[in-house]
Amino acid sequence: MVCNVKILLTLFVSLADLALTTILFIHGHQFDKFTTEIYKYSFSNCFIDIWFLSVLRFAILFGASVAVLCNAKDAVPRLQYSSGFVLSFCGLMFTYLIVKLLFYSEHQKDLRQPWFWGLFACTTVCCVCLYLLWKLLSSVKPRRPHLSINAEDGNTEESAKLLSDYANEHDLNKPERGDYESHGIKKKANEKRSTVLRLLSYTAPDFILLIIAFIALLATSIGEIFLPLFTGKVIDGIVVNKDYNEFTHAITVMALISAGTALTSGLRGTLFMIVMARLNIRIRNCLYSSIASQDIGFFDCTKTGDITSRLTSDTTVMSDSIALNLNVFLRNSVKSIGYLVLMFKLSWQLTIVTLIMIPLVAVVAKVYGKYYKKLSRMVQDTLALANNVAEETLSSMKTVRSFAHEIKETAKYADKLHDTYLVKLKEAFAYGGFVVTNRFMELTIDVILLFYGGHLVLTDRLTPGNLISFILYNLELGDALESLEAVYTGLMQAAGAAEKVFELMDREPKITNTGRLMPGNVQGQIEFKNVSFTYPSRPDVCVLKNVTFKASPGEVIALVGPSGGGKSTCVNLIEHFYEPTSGSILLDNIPIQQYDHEYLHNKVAMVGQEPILYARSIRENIAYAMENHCTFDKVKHAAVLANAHKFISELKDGYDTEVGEKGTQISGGQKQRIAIARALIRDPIVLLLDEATSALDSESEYMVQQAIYGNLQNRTVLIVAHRLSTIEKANRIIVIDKGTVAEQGSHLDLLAQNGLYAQLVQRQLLSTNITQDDEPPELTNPNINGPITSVPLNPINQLAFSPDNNSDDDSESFLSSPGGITFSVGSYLM
Ligand SMILES: Nc1ncnc2c1ncn2[C@@H]1O[C@H](COP(=O)(O)OP(=O)(O)OP(=O)(O)O)[C@@H](O)[C@H]1O
Repeated sequence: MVCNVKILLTLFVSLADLALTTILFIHGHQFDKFTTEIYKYSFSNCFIDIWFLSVLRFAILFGASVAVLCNAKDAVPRLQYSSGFVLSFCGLMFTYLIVKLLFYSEHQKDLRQPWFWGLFACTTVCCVCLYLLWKLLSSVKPRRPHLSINAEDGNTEESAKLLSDYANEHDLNKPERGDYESHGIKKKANEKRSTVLRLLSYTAPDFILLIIAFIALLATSIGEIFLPLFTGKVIDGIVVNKDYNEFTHAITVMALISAGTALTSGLRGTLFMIVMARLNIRIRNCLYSSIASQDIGFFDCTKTGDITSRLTSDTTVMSDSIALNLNVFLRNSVKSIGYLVLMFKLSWQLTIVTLIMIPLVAVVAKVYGKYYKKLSRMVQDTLALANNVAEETLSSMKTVRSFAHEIKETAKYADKLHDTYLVKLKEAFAYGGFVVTNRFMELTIDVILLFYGGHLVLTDRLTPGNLISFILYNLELGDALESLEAVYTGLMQAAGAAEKVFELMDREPKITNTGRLMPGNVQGQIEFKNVSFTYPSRPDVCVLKNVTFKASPGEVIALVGPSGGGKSTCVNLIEHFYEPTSGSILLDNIPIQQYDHEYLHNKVAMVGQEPILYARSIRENIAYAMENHCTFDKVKHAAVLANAHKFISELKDGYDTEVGEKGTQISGGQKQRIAIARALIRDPIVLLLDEATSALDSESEYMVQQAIYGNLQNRTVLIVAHRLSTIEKANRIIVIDKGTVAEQGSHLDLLAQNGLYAQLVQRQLLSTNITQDDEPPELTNPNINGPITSVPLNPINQLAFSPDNNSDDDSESFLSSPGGITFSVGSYLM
């Protein structure tokens, strides 16, 4: 039905076009001469060619309609494919019409003939209609065959199958290729438009500033519009009229206009710069707040380089481009309109000649803008990759140096920059091609203008001053249009950067901290109930499988097990960095999601494996996130508890010592103690220590542990550790292996069970003995699966930490057994 309406409309309009052109042609008394005109054709005087053009339009649309009617499925994609040609054809037809009009005006002195302007207007409108109708026909959807499914026939299923088969066979269930293309283009165009509009909406708070800037802009533009006109008047005053008063008057007006526009353009520039700066700050703040609220999974999957690139270069491109281009667009639009009005007033014929070139310029700008946007996005992407490489290397310079990898890292960076260079090279060539085409078009217009303008002056239809004014206007119009083209490209650049920024800004965090619960009293009972979990960055690997355990208030629980088993993951889940895929984590029998974000993190404190310090003083690091309600005494007390006070006091600046970026100016053990103080200062009810003391020497560790255990009565402590001294003190040990709770119980219970825990301990002892004696140990069954009776319990117990039996070796990763055996703690239970 819709298809028929479109075809009928096309046929009707094309017929109307033919009929109207024929009537106007006959009305112009051309009919009498019809036969003779064909033989004695004169371009400037005969309109038979315009009539033939209407026949051609009719033929094109009629042919297309018939093709769509007969076989829409084949015809429609062809129509879509050739719509560019039709547009070019319409442009050519219009150009031909303009040239014809100019030639006719040369021949016919009196142009006040309604039929002539009617024919001119009708042909112009029909040129536009040709393209629109072509697009209309291109949007026709092929019809499906009429297969009825009639339940009464008793063969519904059969008919349905037939329908489905037919649809599959003829690809009717899938959208047509053209559908995809036009849908994609429309979607992109809409997205582009809405991105720019959304970007503009961020300037709303500066509405008043923008209005004042716009008034200043309007005043500047209007003033500048009149300058070429008065230049022409000065020349006419000097050369044609030779009138002293006339040319001094013109010069005075020009000087006043120039002074006024100088002032207003200064005001305009200042205001737009202010709007630009405010917009930039506004966008950065919005983006930063969105990034800061993202879930930890997002940071696992996104490179820091990409985020900083969005936050720095993309936001700058966005705000600078939009403010600058808004300014340029408004200024040049006002100027272009003003120039065109005055140009028409000076000489309509010359103006029409100028206008013929505008569609050409627009097409070139459109093609170039599209390509340039693609390239600028590629440049930004390749730059982000290079930034990632640089950032990764610079943030781990010690590792790079320890592997003597500087040259290779530099080469890698250069490699990435080379990719950027290649894209920039393409950009440069594209720009070059555009400049050549543009200049060529400008030159052509100039030559035609001078030739035709000279002709008008020589035939007394234009004064020399007006010709000069016109040429100046034409140059100014060229500049204004060029700036408008640049606006388009600039806006596309801003839209490209904005799309990426908005994408990040609009990202909804997978975990939202919407909990509001803030009970006055928390006991600190932690419970894992059938918790299963996969990391968002690796959704196909199940890291925890049905993990269930409970930590009662006041209990110290040690999480042990082979590396990669999932111990730190448990800690991360209690911290609500991620949400379990299934099951729940409860604090005092209430899911942790229900607690207020700030409240939860005050009650549950964590010290990580590699604690991060900020480039601030030690005091500020300890008081992190507590600045408003934290006295120096509290900071000191926390430092004493964490066994950090002594070393801090020995530093020249004490608590005001700057720790450097990520705490690089202090040792690993000192860093850990400051991090422990940072956790203890908030007096948490649950303390999570994820290998938090691994970098401490044995004595420091002992003292920190004393502080923790001595001061955290009735507090729950979950400790991930490899050192036996740490593990052994726990009330309960939970062995996590391959994401499941393999065993749990006290140290001795687990040894007695002779399971994984005992095996891990036994394996360690075995390797220790071999290291010491180079002889097989005295074990009845050295096999790791051997009975627990084969492991002498005594030595293990003797390994339990005691400050007295420690060697003086305070290396962070070694312990000494009573027999002087040294073994790696890092691999102790692995
Ligand atoms: N952010 C992450 N994204 C994806 N996978 C991760 C992430 N963090 C850890 N994993 C994976 O999850 C599994 C468990 O890691 P987890 O850090 O919990 O182990 P662990 O028992 O604490 O090990 P270790 O004793 O070596 O610290 C490992 O296979 C690890 O590769």
